[in-house]
Amino acid sequence: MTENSGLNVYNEIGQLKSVLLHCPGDEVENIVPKYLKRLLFDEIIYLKQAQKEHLQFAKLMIDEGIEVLYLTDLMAQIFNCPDTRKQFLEDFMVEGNVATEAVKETLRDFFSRMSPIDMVKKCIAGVQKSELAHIPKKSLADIVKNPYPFYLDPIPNLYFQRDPFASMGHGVTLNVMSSTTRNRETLFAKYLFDYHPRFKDVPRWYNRDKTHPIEGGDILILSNKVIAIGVSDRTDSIAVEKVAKKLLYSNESFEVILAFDIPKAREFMHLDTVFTMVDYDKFTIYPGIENPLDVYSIKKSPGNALAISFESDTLTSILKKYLKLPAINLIRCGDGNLIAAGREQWSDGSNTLAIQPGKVICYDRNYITNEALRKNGIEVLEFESYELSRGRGGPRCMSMPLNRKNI
Ligand SMILES: NC(=[NH2+])NCCC[C@H](N)C(=O)O
Repeated sequence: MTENSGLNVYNEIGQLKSVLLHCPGDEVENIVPKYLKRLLFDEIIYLKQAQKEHLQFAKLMIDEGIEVLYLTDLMAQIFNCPDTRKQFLEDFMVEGNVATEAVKETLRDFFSRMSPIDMVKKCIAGVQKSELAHIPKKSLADIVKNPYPFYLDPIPNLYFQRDPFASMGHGVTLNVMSSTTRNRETLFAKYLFDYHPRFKDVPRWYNRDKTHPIEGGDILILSNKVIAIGVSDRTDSIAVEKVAKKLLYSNESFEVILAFDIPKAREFMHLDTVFTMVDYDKFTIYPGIENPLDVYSIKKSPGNALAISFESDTLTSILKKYLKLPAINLIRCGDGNLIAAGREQWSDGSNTLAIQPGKVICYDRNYITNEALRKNGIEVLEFESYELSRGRGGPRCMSMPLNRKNI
């Protein structure tokens, strides 16, 4: 175990010490136009270039002394235990809707010939029907013609590591995803937190067996007292309240949850696609969500209850009040130009990853927003963004902080 064992995330901007990533692999080669929308993609991405960009992203962090971990490596370590590996595959097939015992039996045999790392990668990539030789025809479902090309669907959104779980303080939410295509991502997270020795005894603030969705892109740890959670296209208000109750009544330092009610639309799918923190008092924001933006505060109230109030003030005043700051600087995506804002937000111009206060990683394509950040005293590190951006997520969505310096 390293000094970075467990989780420690009490802010958005404190020096990033350890981060979890997934480099896109063969799963994105299993995206075809027919299933594009269901797989939550708008275009097909060129894997080789996407991987090149992802390496650049990881290298920027490694060069800053950040420990970069890969989900596939951690999962392979878990799979070194044959029982866990076996149990994972059973759960994975059930949740992947593998239809018949004959297919299951063939898949068990198929995976049994793989090393742990190859098995992890193959589970993520998906299994085309053409890859399995002969399936014994035992039940009707094995016999009737079915043109669907996969026995196991690909999981192409896994490179957005921000969403299936969320580090909050010393604990984690194991999320319920709002779309079926992303639900098996959280099975990886469950196994990680149930079985990896590095994450032993990490408390849970939400579990994947719940009914209401919440995704990590909606969760922003503004300080060790204040958390913002988007009520969004992906996150339900019921889930926000449940997480709030669990956290506020835990031993953690958090005192208030601010629920941001943002438009329920694909382009603003999570709070972090329209609003991220870049310094103690500076945020990027997509101007399209500012007016009106309803914010509700959730706090403890006597009798084990919650006090929920509408914050009838501007976002600046709300942030000033709760973060106890004399002033707040909202830096507009597209530098305030509506067309530039719309264009760059679509490629995650507001989705910055802070690696220390005032230092962020951004896609190079959002050059107007990046310049606006620099004009406001933020140091911006950039990397290429032709392909990764087509999945509709940026540097923040692609990373899950495991450990940040407290500030
Ligand atoms: N935290 C985020 N903004 N994640 C972006 C996820 C993008 C992904 N294609 C999806 O639709 O789910």
